[in-house]
Amino acid sequence: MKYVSTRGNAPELGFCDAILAGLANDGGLYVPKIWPTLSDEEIAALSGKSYADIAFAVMWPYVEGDIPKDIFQTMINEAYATFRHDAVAPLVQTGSNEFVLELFHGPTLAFKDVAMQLLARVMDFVLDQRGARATIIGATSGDTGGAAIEAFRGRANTDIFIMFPHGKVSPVQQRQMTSVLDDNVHCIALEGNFDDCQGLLKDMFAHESFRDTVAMSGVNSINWGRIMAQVVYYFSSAVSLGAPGRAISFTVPTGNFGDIFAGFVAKQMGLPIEKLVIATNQNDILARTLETGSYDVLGVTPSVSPSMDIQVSSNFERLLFEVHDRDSEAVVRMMSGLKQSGCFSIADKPMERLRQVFAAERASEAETAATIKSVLADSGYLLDPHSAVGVHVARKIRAVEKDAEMPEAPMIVLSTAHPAKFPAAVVEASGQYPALPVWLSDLLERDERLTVIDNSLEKVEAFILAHARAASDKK
Ligand SMILES: Cc1ncc(COP(=O)(O)O)c(C=O)c1O
Ligand SMILES: N[C@@H](CCOP(=O)(O)O)C(=O)O
Repeated sequence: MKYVSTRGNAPELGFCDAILAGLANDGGLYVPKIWPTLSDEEIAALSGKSYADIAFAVMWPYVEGDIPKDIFQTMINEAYATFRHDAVAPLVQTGSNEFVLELFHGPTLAFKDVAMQLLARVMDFVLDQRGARATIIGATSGDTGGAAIEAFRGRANTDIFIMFPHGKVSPVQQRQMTSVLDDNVHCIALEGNFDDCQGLLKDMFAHESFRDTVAMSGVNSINWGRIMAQVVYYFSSAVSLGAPGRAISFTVPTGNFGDIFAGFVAKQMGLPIEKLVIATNQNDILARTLETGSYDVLGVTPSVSPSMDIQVSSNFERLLFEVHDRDSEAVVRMMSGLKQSGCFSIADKPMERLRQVFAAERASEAETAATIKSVLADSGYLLDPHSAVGVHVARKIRAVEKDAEMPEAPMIVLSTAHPAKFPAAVVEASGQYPALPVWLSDLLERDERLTVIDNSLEKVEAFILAHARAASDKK
């Protein structure tokens, strides 16, 4: 498989190079040159298979030719052996035709582990083969950072630097990053918000001499490897509810648009998905865009679902590329508008395509809390605030569909984090304290290491240059 940039001005790469690059050097995001498809028979044959086997069947077309088959299968087996549930991503019923897909059974209790555990193994393999070292730089609103650090800690070929917004992640999220004291791990508490962290990350990718000196790579969902691994659970869950024989809808708590874009990929690959519902918190740029056709960045308001406190959703660019028939010039125009004036408009035709597949709604802070409370009361099930945003939105959308007498597909809500990651919000909403699992119970007492840095490209780059082994190799 070859990979092309959404901005059309970067070299086509094979799988391993696209993974190591992270972001394309024209500022675009890599996508496969074509979407591989699975026939109905192939999808039906996934039923009853283990998560690891489904993962192999779904991902192999993207990897074939770049990594030997047996090695890729081993990486998958090892990655999902780190999960503490046999099903890896089990489904739990929370209402009539409503299911929650638990994606938080990995080492850091967030859905990010699903992709990160595999990506770290893929990167290690590629770097080993090339006798090379890389510096991974990431931006996090809380969960990506912890999952990336856990997956890359102690690895000989990589140093990892994670920027998180100082004071704006939950205490559990912060300790999951800052209590990892391996020499190759560096946590930067940035004086800014998540969009500032992600903005600096993109600026570093665009700064050629810095990028080359540190052999920069990225593991945010700008990296195709993240999306690819997240496609798998759309298949595993849909098949267990009767796909391809019946269509399934998904609601996805959305921030950077990576998780829901993986659903779009699953649909492109042939999975019968009725609707993909974007669920946002009060930072509702994506819901507004679906309503108005105008992507308009406003300030970020902190919420009880902090990992979704995002305005610039990096993976939306991948979707724009698709709904504009892969017209990279149109993408470049929209992204320049975004950079210059914080907004761009989407023309009627691509907007219509987008609305055929996606719906969107938001949950206020009060609605999120009320959902945590009512789901606990009705089903005895404790949601984290991000997943509660998803359940609230799913119910809102289904009520509208019911009023319009539309046929009802089973609805799967992606549950993206364990409630114990956000105890303050959960206990306030429900009165029930979500305890951390025993193996993490001392987390908040563990020693921390972090460096607070101003929101300054110069200062962050200087810190990374001083600590990255790839940079000192070149001196
Ligand atoms: C718990 C949680 N839910 C939802 C999201 C949103 O996912 P995405 O950024 O892929 O849209 C995130 C962060 O990305 C998260 O950490
Ligand atoms: N919510 C995310 C933000 C970064 O998203 P990513 O999927 O692009 O890595 C987080 O938890 O950091």
